Amino acid sequence: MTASPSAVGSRVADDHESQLHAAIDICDPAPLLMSLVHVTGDTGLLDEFGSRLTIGEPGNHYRTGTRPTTPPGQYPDDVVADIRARAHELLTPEMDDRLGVPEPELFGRMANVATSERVDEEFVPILREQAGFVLSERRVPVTVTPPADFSVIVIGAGIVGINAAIKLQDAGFRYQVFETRHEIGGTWSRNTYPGAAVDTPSHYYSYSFELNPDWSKYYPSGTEYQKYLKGVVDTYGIAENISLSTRVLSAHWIDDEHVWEVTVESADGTREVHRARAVVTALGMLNSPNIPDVEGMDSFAGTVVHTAEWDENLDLTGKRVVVLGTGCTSVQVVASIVDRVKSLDVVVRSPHWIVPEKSVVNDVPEGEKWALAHIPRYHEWFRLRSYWFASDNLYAMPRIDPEWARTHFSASPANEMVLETALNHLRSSFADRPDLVEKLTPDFRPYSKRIIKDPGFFRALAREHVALHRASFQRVAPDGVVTTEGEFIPADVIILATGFALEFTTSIDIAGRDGRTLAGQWKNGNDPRAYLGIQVSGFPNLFVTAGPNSAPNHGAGHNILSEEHVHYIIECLQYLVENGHDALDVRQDVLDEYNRKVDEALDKTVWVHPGAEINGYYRNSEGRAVVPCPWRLVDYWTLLREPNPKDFDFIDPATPRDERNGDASK
Ligand SMILES: Cc1cc2nc3c(=O)[nH]c(=O)nc-3n(C[C@H](O)[C@H](O)[C@H](O)COP(=O)(O)OP(=O)(O)OC[C@H]3O[C@@H](n4cnc5c(N)ncnc54)[C@H](O)[C@@H]3O)c2cc1C
Repeated sequence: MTASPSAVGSRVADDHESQLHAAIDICDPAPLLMSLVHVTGDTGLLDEFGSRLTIGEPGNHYRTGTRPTTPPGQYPDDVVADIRARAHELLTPEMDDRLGVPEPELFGRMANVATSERVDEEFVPILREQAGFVLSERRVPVTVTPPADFSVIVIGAGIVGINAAIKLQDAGFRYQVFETRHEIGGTWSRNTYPGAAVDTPSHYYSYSFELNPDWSKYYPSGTEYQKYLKGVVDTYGIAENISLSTRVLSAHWIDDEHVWEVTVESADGTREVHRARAVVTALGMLNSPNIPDVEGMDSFAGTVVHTAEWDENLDLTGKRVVVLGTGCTSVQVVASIVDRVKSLDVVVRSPHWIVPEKSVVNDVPEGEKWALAHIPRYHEWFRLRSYWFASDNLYAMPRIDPEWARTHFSASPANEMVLETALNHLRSSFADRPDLVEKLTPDFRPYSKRIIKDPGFFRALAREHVALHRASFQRVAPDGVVTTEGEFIPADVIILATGFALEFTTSIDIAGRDGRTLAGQWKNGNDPRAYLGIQVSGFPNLFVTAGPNSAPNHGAGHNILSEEHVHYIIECLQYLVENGHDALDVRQDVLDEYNRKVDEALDKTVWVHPGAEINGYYRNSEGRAVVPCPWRLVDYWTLLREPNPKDFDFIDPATPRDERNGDASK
């Protein structure tokens, strides 16, 4: 028997009602309180509940090194109970957002209560955007539609390239994306090793303009992340502007025509030359797997695989596996494969600091997902908190307090807190294994290398069939590995979790004005320098995303870089079309002065001090930190709101634009 439509309707309503109340019982009380304000429009709730909270100084405990008794932003139990009771009373399945996007002043007040910390006015614009309340605000006046001959080529279809495509499309620019792989996703298409997962919470590490309430975990798998990116490409209908399996070989600036000539090669070897007014490189910096040159590797009778080139048919069940490497990837692989292998030997030259983080492996409860999807503005406030507690509050972490550092191993009180947390995790995980504690204790300050959140690595190392070797590979034999400590480890499979060789765009032959090459300018990528991490003198209309000194290494994630870089590029391009210029070229003195300030600011961080590996993730062969951005996130974001015309030389058309016929795109 089938139910009548009205019976089905009332069952759906009942389900909705019960899901709402189940969600209220478990969801995060702070965003829930904000949703109550949105749904009722009653800002008096802020005073009522705010007066029962202690609104702290942001990041104060990190600066002073005083460990908080409760996690930052956690409400007292009685306040939580009252918020839930009020939500049960006030929220209904038909709830709506009466308040809309709060004006800056109200937004600031709400943010204070939502975080239980003082959120200064300067943070309000970035929070409104990054939490997903508003789209990034166009600053350069938009009165001119980009002309047809002003086209843009984007190289790479990872997080940044996809973002660039969406925003170029929105702004009305003609564009084409070239991606060398057979699919979009970049990092998340390439890294499919067991355990590959995001290590920035994804309710934040995702586009602010495309929130996803369905993440299955707070730190989802790479596969789930890749699915999200594919969904975004579909939602924005940009797939037809992305040429897959097409590698960009070169980009040359044609000085008398003010265009870039870009040579691409398809998988079948066919080459084409395209022309565009501007080029955006969206290559990330982690494309070249770092394969160590070890004697005898070719003689190995088993399988050698790098994590970035994983073979999905490789079955590790019952195998003797050796993992080389110690970073985030190694930790994820080891935790993921430990149950299925016969033996697991982890060879670690220099262990990282590893901190516990329960939610790394936790599923997002159904009630939380429901709240994210259905309770008005819950998601935005949830995201705001996710960003807030992992962004500029952590600015002190890698910074050296000279007085403190004179008498301590750590760099500052904040740095000491990470050290203590990591040491406690290490010692409590191996209370009866002093050998492991010793081998796993790093000899550099926290933050000199990336801090790792433990997905079960320490638990895996304590298993009987697992051994840790503080060593490296001396040579590989047909049936195993000899370590630098002279130990022989029999093996069927060698997993190289050895990361990537840092690469700043120099894999492509890029030539600017007067034939100067980017590789030459940047000493083959070893010493890259760019204005705002994006523009290089002599390379007009070339925008290098995720360029030198732009990575948010003290907090947040690559997504903020993606959005602020793309925003800035669109503003630059719009400035050109508004003012009838063909191109802009950053002045050398401006670039030099910017980099002087970058180096000065970085000199006060652990990234350029002994301990941060030379030629590693942070430092080049001369010891200069080339990856991290030295500024607070809010300052860098603010710098990237719009171009300052004084910073550039402009290149004007020989013939006024309206007299030109032409399509410069091909
Ligand atoms: C295992 C792993 C985990 C990570 N986890 C996090 C995390 O949790 N949080 C975080 O913030 N960051 C993380 N990162 C860093 C990550 O790389 C960035 O977050 C982000 O995905 C980079 O995006 P992108 O678009 O800049 O570059 P990518 O994703 O690297 O995309 C670049 C694209 O350019 C393409 N390409 C390269 N050369 C050419 C060419 N010549 N022609 C055409 N196409 C080309 C590549 O094929 C690739 O698809 C992680 C990195 C790795 C390796």
